[in-house]
Amino acid sequence: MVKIAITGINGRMGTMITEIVLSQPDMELVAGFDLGGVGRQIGKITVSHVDDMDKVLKEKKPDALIDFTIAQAAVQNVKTAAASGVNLVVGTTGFDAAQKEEMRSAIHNGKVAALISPNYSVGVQVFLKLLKEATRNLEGCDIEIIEAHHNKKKDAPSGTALKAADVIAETLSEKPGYVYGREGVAPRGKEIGIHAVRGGDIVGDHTVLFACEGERIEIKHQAHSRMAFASGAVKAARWIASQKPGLYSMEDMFKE
Ligand SMILES: NC(=O)C1=CN([C@@H]2O[C@H](COP(=O)(O)OP(=O)(O)OC[C@H]3O[C@@H](n4cnc5c(N)ncnc54)[C@H](OP(=O)(O)O)[C@@H]3O)[C@@H](O)[C@H]2O)C=CC1
Ligand SMILES: O=C(O)C1=N[C@H](C(=O)O)C[C@H](O)C1
Repeated sequence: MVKIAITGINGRMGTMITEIVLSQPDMELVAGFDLGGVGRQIGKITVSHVDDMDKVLKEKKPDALIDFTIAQAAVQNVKTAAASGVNLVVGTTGFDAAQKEEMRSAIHNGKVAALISPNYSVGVQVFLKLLKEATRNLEGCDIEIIEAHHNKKKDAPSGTALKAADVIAETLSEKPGYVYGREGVAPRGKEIGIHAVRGGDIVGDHTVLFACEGERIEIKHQAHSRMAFASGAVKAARWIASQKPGLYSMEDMFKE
């Protein structure tokens, strides 16, 4: 049995991940944490307040903790889990460079295995590969990234849009800067433009526009359901539970 704990268990993603975990014959939900809904019964567990995480993790000893919260909370959750020797799957987005470094060092010091990805859908992994291929063949074209999400999303631009920009930047022979939105007198340079749209119940759209002389290409991924992310995160938890200590990416998981 793979024993799973979830932080942000009452959230949009936490709720869906819980459903999937409970339906897996080889998985057991052993703990769930959030700020509210404490004491709520889910399957065999009761939701704990995140402040009790250290104590509950030591008692329940999960094989992996899945975190979908907000950046500031996720950093703290990673530190607590890693210090208790619990492996991690982090789906939260919106980290700055210092927060990423804090998580890396906690994972290293705790000698745990962790997968951190802004997007757990299979389609997005293919989308990122297509971006590499397009970038290699379209050097010199202008590149704009447009993402759209629901009106409850807290961070902008999305973690996936930033990952797409990084993949493109690493592939280009000259590393470009990023421009977030455009306004005023702003002539275009070599930069990658990144634009965020927020509205309604859009699950998650990412479009990369390669605008060239006389033609253009758009590469687009659209999620129709959060199930695409949630099922990937549960698969990642099963995978990370048997990995050696270290920080992993979705590419590592799909290599196998
Ligand atoms: N990697 C991927 O594939 C995907 C990533 N995401 C990312 O996942 C994150 C969560 O998204 P979503 O589920 O839509 O957001 P929600 O706001 O629906 O859920 C987040 C949950 O975490 C709770 N929370 C806040 N702080 C803490 C804390 N310190 N400890 C435990 N729980 C806490 C929130 O409580 P409260 O509401 O009371 O604040 C809420 O219940 C976002 O960063 C989003 O960008 C989303 C989809 C896919
Ligand atoms: O907050 C969301 O909903 C999503 N967030 C992730 C991101 O920021 O990239 C992934 C997905 O697009 C949904």
